[in-house]
Amino acid sequence: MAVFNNFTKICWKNFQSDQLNKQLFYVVRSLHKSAASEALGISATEEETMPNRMIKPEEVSEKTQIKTLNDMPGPNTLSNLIEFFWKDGFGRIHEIQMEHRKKYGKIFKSRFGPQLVVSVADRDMVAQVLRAEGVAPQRANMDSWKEYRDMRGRATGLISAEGEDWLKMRSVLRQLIMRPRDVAVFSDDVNGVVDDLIQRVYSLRTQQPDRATVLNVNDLFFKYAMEGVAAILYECRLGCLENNIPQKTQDYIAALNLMFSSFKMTMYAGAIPKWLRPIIPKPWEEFCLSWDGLFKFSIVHVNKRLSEIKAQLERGEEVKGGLLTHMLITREMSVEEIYANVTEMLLAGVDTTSFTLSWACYLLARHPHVQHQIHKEIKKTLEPGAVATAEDVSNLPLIRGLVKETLRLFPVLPGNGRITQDDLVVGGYFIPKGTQLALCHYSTSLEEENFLEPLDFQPDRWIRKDTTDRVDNFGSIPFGYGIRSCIGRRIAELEMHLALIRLIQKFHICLSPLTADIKAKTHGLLCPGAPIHLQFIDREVDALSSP
Ligand code: HEM
Repeated sequence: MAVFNNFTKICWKNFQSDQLNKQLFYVVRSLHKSAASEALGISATEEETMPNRMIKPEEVSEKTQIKTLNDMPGPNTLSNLIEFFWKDGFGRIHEIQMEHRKKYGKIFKSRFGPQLVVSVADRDMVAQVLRAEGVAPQRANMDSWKEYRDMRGRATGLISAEGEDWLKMRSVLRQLIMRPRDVAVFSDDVNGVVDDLIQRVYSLRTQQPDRATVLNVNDLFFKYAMEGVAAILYECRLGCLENNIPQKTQDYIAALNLMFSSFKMTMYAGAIPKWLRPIIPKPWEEFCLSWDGLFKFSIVHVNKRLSEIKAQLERGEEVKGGLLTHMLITREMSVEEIYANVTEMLLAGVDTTSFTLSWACYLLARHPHVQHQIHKEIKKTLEPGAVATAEDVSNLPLIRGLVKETLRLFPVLPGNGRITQDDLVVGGYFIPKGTQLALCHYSTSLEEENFLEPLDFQPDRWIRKDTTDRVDNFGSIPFGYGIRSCIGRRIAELEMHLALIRLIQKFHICLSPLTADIKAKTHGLLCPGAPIHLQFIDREVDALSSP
């Protein structure tokens, strides 16, 4: 199990001490800029050269024509209702984004009943909005999440918290998992899960007549991602990749599936007014049921580790451990906050990673020449049969390019939200404080002006030719940007890089005749619209049999 160097020996007194970290509200403001650069993996110099400083309304001269929201184009409520409820727009949010961008331009408004959303579908405007964020940006209205937590007496985690609560937790977690070198300590844990993934591929292949096909690879990657992220968050293995999955894990998977399969329900759970719940009870009931299942699972695992630590300390033993141990011992967050954070991180970390892995393998299968290039790079860099670690990934730019390019073509979060905390002028429009913004990442990722031949799969477009070369950043920011960006980015990347390296080392990944052209659909996240079936053919065997 990975060990954090600075807390290998901790006394019981320290363990019982109260929250240490109450002054971070101020500190984080100064960390804000570097956190933003860090999240994008860019240097300070690059960040400074990025375009578009935020313009405040008072800075705009009287001569400048500032338009109001009334002047902004966009579909009306009726056409939105038809699009979403009649034509199942919830499954095509990414396509609607592109259509609206074409029809209404780079910034447009949509009305959903009383709610107004301003969509920003331009790289520079997205940069402008995100670079001007304050210390605690707000992503979206999380009232339904908060209501559930209040009802059950639970805390909020990073996704659902706002303001000072969020800032305090973010500051704690940021120091533990935001930098690549922080998560490098998890290499061995993740590699243990990759071993099981490979064994599972062997086992699944034998169940098919061609002895090569794995049906619905997303099911496999879902289990891999869950096992991987839980190994880091709970410091234990769940057995997701075993033939017989333990009952508790199965229950958790069911709760997670309920959360996503009832995505529309959960949208409605937030949208349906409380007074309508007695008449339409199902969305809210399912919403609560899935959260109950998710929390229950986390509480069991956190409590198990807590008891182990207590027992070790009472026996006077040294306590060693990873992320959870650190959180439980330092108590920078309360135990309730720890429950909430591991629950929300697991929720955020499974489908995102598994869809990206499924798309990456699908794209590799469709582009054998790219797969060949990446395999060549791996062979050149690693000894035959070597197991790659986090350190090796820095010498494998094409593997990093593969993940970036996959997320450009299929950003799991095709759009992201912000509620403006100041009055802004964006694209010539005055946008009052408190407006809901939708940042259209899917559309900017596929814009010709941001990426040449945008529909082509070219992992090498992400390789810098020299130190002065800069690959565009804000056109594709699949993990978000800035202080509220994805906290699990480095964990996700580690899991994806190590799995993909090993899969490419071991197998030729090929399309199965059962797989047609797979289109994306939106189901909360951007996911494959149909199951992806792939063949995993041994490279060694293949090499022996080839002339
Ligand atoms: C391919 C994998 C992933 C992608 C593409 C992804 C993407 C994102 C995006 C776009 C956001 C919103 C950022 C913003 O609003 O600016 C986000 C937030 C978040 N992600 Fe991820 N994510 C991934 C994996 C993970 C993993 C593995 C974890 C946990 C281990 C995780 C935990 C979170 C959390 C807790 C937040 C909320 C952060 C906050 O509000 O402070 N994500 N993610």
